[in-house]
Parts: sequence; structure tokens; C-alpha cells
Amino acid sequence: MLGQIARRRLGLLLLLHGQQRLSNGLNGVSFNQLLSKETHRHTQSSFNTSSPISTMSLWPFSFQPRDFSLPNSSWSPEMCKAYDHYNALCDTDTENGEEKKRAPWKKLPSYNRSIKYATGGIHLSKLIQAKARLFTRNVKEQGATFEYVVFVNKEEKSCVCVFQAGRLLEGAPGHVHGGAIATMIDTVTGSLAGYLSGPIMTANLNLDYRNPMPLGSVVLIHSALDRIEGRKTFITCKVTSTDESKLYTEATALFVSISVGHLFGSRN
Ligand SMILES: CCCCCCCC(=O)SCCNC(=O)CCNC(=O)[C@H](O)C(C)(C)COP(=O)(O)OP(=O)(O)OC[C@H]1O[C@@H](n2cnc3c(N)ncnc32)[C@H](O)[C@@H]1OP(=O)(O)O
Repeated sequence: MLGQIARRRLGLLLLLHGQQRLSNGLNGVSFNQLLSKETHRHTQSSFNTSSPISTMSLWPFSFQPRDFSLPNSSWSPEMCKAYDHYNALCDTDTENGEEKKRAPWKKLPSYNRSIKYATGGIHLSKLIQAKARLFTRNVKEQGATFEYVVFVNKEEKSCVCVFQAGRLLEGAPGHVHGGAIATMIDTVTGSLAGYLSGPIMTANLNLDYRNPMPLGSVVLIHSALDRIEGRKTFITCKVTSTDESKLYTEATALFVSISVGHLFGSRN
């Protein structure tokens, strides 16, 4: 029974991982408003995971999970400006208090974990560990590694990520590590593929590094759907400066749709 509940939750997790059903509810909120909210939240750290069993919820998500893609004090003015630009595109037009047209842009929230506790089933507990965290969202020091926010455009089947590369991502002296860039490209193209196609895994990722990316840079990661063929979702990607005058990296990615069972070792 517990195993069944847990499997159902995992199905939900995978849907949410594709981030199809989440809305941020932040449209129209300015950077400064967000920053003051975030600073307040930070004093009530979300990193403490040692809740006693009696306080564990049957609902697998924290009541107020921290959205790591909201502005924080480590964001540079350039990062804030790009955030404000795309966040403004998420606004819904209203006329006389009534919604006129829903904007095609939507900010995707980003959490460092999806399931709070592994509640049952030997396979599930192997798969989901209580201390597991999303790779890009597990460093306490804000701004030290991956600071990013993803905006998707449903109509254009594309997305833009604003990414600020922190000091712990150094590869070549003074520049961002190619693996860190690949991580971000996998994350962004994977978010888009998941948004469009549901549960997926990366099957293939091809990268061309065109120019070295200085550490601390703010860049845009543009991803777009190329095509969907059966279970295969093909995504193209390019990483540019925020004014798009400089090309850093180009990529193509293939994602294959999977069933929940795939993560348990089943190929059905
Ligand atoms: C919010 C954060 C988002 C983060 C997103 C990050 C996502 C990830 O990083 S996932 C981790 C990295 N990826 C993995 O570990 C995946 C490991 N690989 C696998 O599990 C499997 O090989 C998997 C799922 C990709 C495909 O396996 P399976 O489901 O059996 O499909 P399979 O039948 O082999 O292939 C399906 C189709 O894809 C094609 N295909 C599979 N792999 C490849 C590949 N590497 N290159 C080209 N084509 C491929 C096959 O040829 C087949 O094509 P067709 O339907 O035309 O015959």
C-alpha cells in the first residue's frame, strides 16, 4: 500500500519535474519586492531537514518549498535587469479587472528537492534518498555556483534561462568550467523537453564551445524545440551574452520519454 502511494507520488513528481503544472504566481512582482520577501525567507532557512517523524506530512512536498529561481542579493544588476525583462513578459493583460489575454511566457519555479521523505517501497527508497538534492541547487552560499531562472514560452515552444556563473564554477583560469556550462544546458533543455513532453531523460547532448565564458558572467541560454518524433524530443540551444552579441556555446540535445518504471530498472 505504502509502495503504491509512493509510486503515485513519484508519478506526480515526474510531472512536476517537467514543470507542466506549476505556476509561480509572481507575475508583475518587481525584483525589489521579491528580494525583500526572499531575504525574509532566508532568515528562516529551508536547509534544515531534520524534522521529527511526528511532524512529517503525508504530502511529499514542503508546505513552502523555497523557489531557488527568485532574485537574491547575489544577483548582479545585469542578472536583475534580465530577470525583470523576462518577468515582465509573464504579465497577464487585464481590461477592467478582467483577464484579456494570457501571456505566453511563464517563469518556471525551481526547487532543490521534490520529495520530502521516501515513505516506502524498497525500490523507492533506493531511488529517492532523503538527503538527495538537485545538483544545481545544493550550495548554501548564494551566488557561489549556479544562479539561474528559466522562462518558457508555450506558444513558441522555447525557453530562455538567465544564468549567472558563480566563483566556484571555475575551469580555465577566470572562466567557467565546460562541465558547468554543459550542466546548465542539460538542465535548461531538459526543463523545456519535460515541459513539452512530460517525463524524459537525456539520451544525447552535443556541445560546441565557441568562446570562453568569463567567471561571474550573466548569460542567456536560449532553447527551442526542434522536433518531436515518437518518444524522442529534439531541442536546440545556444548560450549568448545578455545583449546576444556574443555566442558562447551551441548545443543540440535529444530527450527520450520514459515511463516511471524506467527509473526502477524496467524498460516497459
Ligand atoms: C529540472 C531539471 C531538469 C534536468 C534534466 C536533466 C536530465 C538528465 O540529465 S537525465 C540523466 C542523464 N541521462 C541518463 O542517465 C539516461 C541514460 N539512458 C537511458 O536511460 C536510456 O538509454 C534512454 C532512456 C535514454 C533510452 O532508453 P529506452 O527507453 O530503452 O529507449 P530506446 O528504445 O533505446 O531508444 C528510443 C529511441 O531513442 C533513440 N536513442 C536512444 N538513445 C540515443 C542516443 N544516445 N542517441 C541517439 N538516439 C538515441 C533510439 O535509437 C530510439 O529511436 P527510434 O524510436 O527511432 O528507434
